Amino acid sequence: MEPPPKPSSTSLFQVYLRLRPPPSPLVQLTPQSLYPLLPPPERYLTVESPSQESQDGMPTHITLNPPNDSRKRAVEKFAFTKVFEEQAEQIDIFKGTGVVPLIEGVLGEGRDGLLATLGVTGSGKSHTILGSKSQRGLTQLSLDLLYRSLDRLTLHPSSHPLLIASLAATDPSESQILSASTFLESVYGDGLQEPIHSRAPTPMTVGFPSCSSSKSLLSTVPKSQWSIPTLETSFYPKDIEYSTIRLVEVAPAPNAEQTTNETGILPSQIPFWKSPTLRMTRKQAKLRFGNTLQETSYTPSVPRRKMPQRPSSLPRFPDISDISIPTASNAEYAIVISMYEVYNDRIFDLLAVPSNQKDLRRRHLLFKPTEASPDRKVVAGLRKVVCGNYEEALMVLETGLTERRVAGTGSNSVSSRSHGFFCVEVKRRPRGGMSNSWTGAHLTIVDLAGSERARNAKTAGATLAEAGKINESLMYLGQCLQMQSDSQDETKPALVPFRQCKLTELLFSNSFPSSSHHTIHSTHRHRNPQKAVMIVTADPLGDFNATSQILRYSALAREVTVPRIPSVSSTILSGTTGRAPSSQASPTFTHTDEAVVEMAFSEIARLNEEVEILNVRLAEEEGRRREAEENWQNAEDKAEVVEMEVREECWTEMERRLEEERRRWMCAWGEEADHNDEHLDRKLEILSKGIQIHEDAVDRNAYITELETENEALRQRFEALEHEIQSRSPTKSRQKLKIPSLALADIRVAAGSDSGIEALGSAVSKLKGLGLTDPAEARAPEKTAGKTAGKKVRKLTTRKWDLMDENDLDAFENHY
Ligand SMILES: Nc1ncnc2c1ncn2[C@@H]1O[C@H](COP(=O)(O)OP(=O)(O)OP(=O)(O)O)[C@@H](O)[C@H]1O
Repeated sequence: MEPPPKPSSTSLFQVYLRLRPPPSPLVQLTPQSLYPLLPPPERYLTVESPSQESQDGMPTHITLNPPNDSRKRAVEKFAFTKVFEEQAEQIDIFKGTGVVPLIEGVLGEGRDGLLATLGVTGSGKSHTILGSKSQRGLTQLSLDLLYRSLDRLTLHPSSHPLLIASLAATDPSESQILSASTFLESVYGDGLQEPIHSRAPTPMTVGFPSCSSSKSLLSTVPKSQWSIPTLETSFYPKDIEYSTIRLVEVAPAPNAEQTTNETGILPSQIPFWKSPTLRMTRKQAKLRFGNTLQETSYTPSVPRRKMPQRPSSLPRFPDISDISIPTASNAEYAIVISMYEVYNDRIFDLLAVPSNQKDLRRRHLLFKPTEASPDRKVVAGLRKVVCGNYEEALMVLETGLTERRVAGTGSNSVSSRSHGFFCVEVKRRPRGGMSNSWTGAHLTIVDLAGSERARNAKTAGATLAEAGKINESLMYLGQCLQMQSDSQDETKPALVPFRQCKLTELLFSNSFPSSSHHTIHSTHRHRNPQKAVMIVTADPLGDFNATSQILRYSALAREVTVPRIPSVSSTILSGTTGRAPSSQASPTFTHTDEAVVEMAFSEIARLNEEVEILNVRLAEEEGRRREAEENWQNAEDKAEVVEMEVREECWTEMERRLEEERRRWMCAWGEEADHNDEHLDRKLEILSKGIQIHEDAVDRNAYITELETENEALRQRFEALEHEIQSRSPTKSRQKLKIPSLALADIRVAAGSDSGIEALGSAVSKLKGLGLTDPAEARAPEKTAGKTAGKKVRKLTTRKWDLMDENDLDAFENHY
């Protein structure tokens, strides 16, 4: 196979391959360490011996041998600018890849540089770019080299008060520029600083006091609550007093550090910024550390968001003090740092740390040309931090990294779920000048999220959706890289479909400024096309399919050897080219055939990936459907039971009410009947009384009249008798006269009273008993009694009984 093509002016990337060493069984659990009887993993990747032409005697080619399964797949050979084998250290990568020339371009030519890592999840991208606890990554090394090279030419905002304003005046990206001290103060500080309102806040979190202004913190935090193990000052320059504080629980669980997680990685192996233990809510912090967090004595030191605990020490290795880049001494520089992530195809600011609870919502930013930058798209509205020295830049980097999204998957316990962008703008102006004539270039370092197969990563729900977006954006990136590598003709501009997603737009739009921009803004300064280095990471013992897919579209050149038994690719090839594949030989195809096969492979791989994701989604959906059906069934059963219960309850209630009503009605009916009876009785009584009265009234009057008449007759008779007696013996007649007067009085009283008739009867009897005959004698006592009746006495005509004989009169008297 031919050596890899030399990078041309139209090349997007120099592509390096770094192979990841196998995980140490002491550090990471593998299936083999768990199950020793399992066969050792097959190494499907072979590094070819370096060719004569290779630079530095480094290998440039690898061969991918498909595993011995039922499928017959092609053996593929890939070419890269260089291949770094497992034993390569961080410093080898830094020195051996084109990172140093990239920084030279940024400092010298004002050419933008792009450094990115690409690979399957867990293959070591973040390790390469950001390092680990003991080793610095390419980002830290690049920053170190930048600051070392610029040395005293770097302007610090504290010694140049107008620096921020001057940079802000010329910044084209509508960003908010602040000094590192202000930024760090706002994040870790005492809150006395004016709150910084960002246009793109990230979720608010709560954490521990771990601030750069550690002096105040040291004096205020109760030692019983926090321990401050190390003040790592030796690492930092003397003039800047940095102290890092590690806040730990007073009594940590023994060996807590050494407890392996789900994927078998020891926490000590996880870089501090990825450590999940760093994340703690305010509530949890309060529970763990008590109310002292709120004490007024050190309230200002409590940060307003969840912050990572600062590492007790930052790695110092590898040392690059032997490398330096010459810089123009007649210029002065300002280094401006910004960080953002592309998550689900949207851009989010990683330095927009929210200052209060209201800012929990993340707002995404736009990648667009602005008024001040019509020829160049920029991420508008970012927060940018001016860092006067390396330590400040590191602090800002760490702060931004804690905001980045990571999640545990089946493939990597701390897997990046977004594409992270770390931008260093090196601004230059003539030395001593107070003008705003800043020029410069950008160095962008990108830690791409890893492609992953849903089956291996065992992702689900939101993480699976993230994986879908990650894979999609990486597929577009792959297409761009493939188009670029296919078009090696320098005369023809490559048609790179970089506008398909945010990631490729961010990576390539400034490599291919649009023609409209050229014509409309031709007066603008011509920019050198950016220079880019891509480090592809691969695990030779990892997932074959995912790795081969990444290698296919990232390699600078590829050679495919078709196996004897016709494979899918050969079938496609035969269909496309009209040539039947030879079953006897393993031909090496022409460039056109190869391209067709590559495209076919790539498409098949993409479709396979899609099918896999869809299968997982389908399985999830089916699970959800089953669950929903079960829930539905349960709900129906429950509804039935409830319905029965309600029915029974209603029935009982109805019966109770009916009975109650019946009783009430019966009661009312009884009462009504009683009332009616009573009413009837009273009516009858009244009626009977009325009849009696009526009869009485008739009878009594008649009777009284009759009695009066009789009385009159008797009186007359009595007078007659009296008269007769007087004529015989006056003394005796007087005696006799008194008794009839009493009898008459009785008659009158009786006639006036209610008991009337009987009394009258008895009075008449009395009179009869007296044997009165003279009516003249009866009149005298009436007068003596003073009764008005006497006055009304009329002279009655003689009645029949006056003419009666003795017997008839007796009969009359008996009758009454
Ligand atoms: N060259 C290496 N040397 C030692 N350890 C390594 C190396 N590369 C990777 N690792 C280890 O492998 C694990 C996974 O690496 P890392 O997190 O960098 O993968 P990644 O490609 O960034 O994954 P993702 O895309 O999921 O974020 C880490 O524990 C890391 O320390």
